[in-house]
Amino acid sequence: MEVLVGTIIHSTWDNPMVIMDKSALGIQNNKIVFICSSDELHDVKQKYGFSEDSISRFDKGEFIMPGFIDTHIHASQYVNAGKGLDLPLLCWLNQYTFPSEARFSNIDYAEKVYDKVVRRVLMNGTTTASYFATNHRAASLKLCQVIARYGQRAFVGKVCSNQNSPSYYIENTEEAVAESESFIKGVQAMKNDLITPVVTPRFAISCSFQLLQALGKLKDTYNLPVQSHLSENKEECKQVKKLFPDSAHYVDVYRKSNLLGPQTVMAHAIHICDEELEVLKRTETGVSHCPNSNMSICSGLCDVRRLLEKNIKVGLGTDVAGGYHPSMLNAIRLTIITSKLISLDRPESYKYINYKEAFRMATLGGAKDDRTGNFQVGKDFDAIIINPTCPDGPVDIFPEDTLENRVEKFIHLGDDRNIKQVFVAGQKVWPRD
Ligand SMILES: O=c1[nH]c(=O)c2nc[nH]c2[nH]1
Ligand SMILES: [Zn+2]
Repeated sequence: MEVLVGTIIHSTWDNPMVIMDKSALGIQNNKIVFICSSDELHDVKQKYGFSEDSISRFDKGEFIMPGFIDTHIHASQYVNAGKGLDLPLLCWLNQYTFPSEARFSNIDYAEKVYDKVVRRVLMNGTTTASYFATNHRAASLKLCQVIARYGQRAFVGKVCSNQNSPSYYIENTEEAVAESESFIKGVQAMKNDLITPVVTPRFAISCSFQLLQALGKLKDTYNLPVQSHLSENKEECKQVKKLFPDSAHYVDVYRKSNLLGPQTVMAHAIHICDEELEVLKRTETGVSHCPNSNMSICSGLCDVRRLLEKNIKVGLGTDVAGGYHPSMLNAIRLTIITSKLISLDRPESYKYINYKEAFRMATLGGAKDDRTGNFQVGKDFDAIIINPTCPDGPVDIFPEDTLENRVEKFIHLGDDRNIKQVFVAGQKVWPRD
């Protein structure tokens, strides 16, 4: 048993931010076995039979919170993070993204890039990431090996595309399906409980209906999650309408392909009608909100409040490299700003997303299973320890700041310097020993 004593912060579905001062959290076999007030420590000590040696107390002012869950990030595009944001989606893909992803046919190159991105997001407190790799099976498996080396929890997809792609970066249908299946088997052979393969059609434009349907079958055969893009950009939506005239709308293309469901996460979902929203809700399909990307490549502002009011599950994504920032703190901040921008037109009636709600979206909201997202008893211990006042750090705390203010300041001003330790499934994964 390992017991942590100090300030504990997490979300529940009833309360977006629960702040528990002077509390204790017990971890055994990588799982949370109790969470209580430190006044009850004497009783739990007797109940579970642990000694004072098992207890670690955080330094004053520090707090512990669940690790971030990045529900949409292109590991392969990390090379481009922070550059090439001067074009809209379809031109951006052709000009910057496809040429860059094509380089992952070289496995040594892939390993170098993947090492950098996994390291970077881990030091920024991302304990779970849902990664897009590239079309290449071998490099996608290399990404899984790198993730395993760092001990991160991850969902990883070999990307599929068999149409409307450049000749140097395209697969045929059979190849896309066979390579996906082989990738899935390769990940499963790793027997790493923290890494799950994900069926990953790039988006409707770059996949034929035949390929989408084959991937829908693969999802059922292996009972796997699905990730893709949905209604990000108006020109993209127009093209989808042209390419799939028999579908009622964009969501219907994925529905007809058996790609929707409780294990599916669609990124963006900016330009969707009420009928599409209804289908997402009925199928329990989740949405990854990627505000940095939505603004950086001028795709639009996603009205997250509308999705939440429909009871659609919403997590946050950095969407590197359409989004330029690999930190989920940035995704939280831009979620709040996007929502405040939307509220400017109707300040009386629109309830913008506040920092506590955005915090929940970045943690519990993105949890695909019942193993992560908060500190509920029985879940895996995925957590970060925060020191808001680390030396030469980005946050200044004043005597009048309450505990809640300290958390609020970390959310708005903090960065990786404030993230003292990162744990995944009970193991310390950052800093590395
Ligand atoms: O933000 C995005 N990034 C991508 O790589 C991509 N591919 C299709 N649609 C996409 N959107
Ligand atoms: Zn994306």
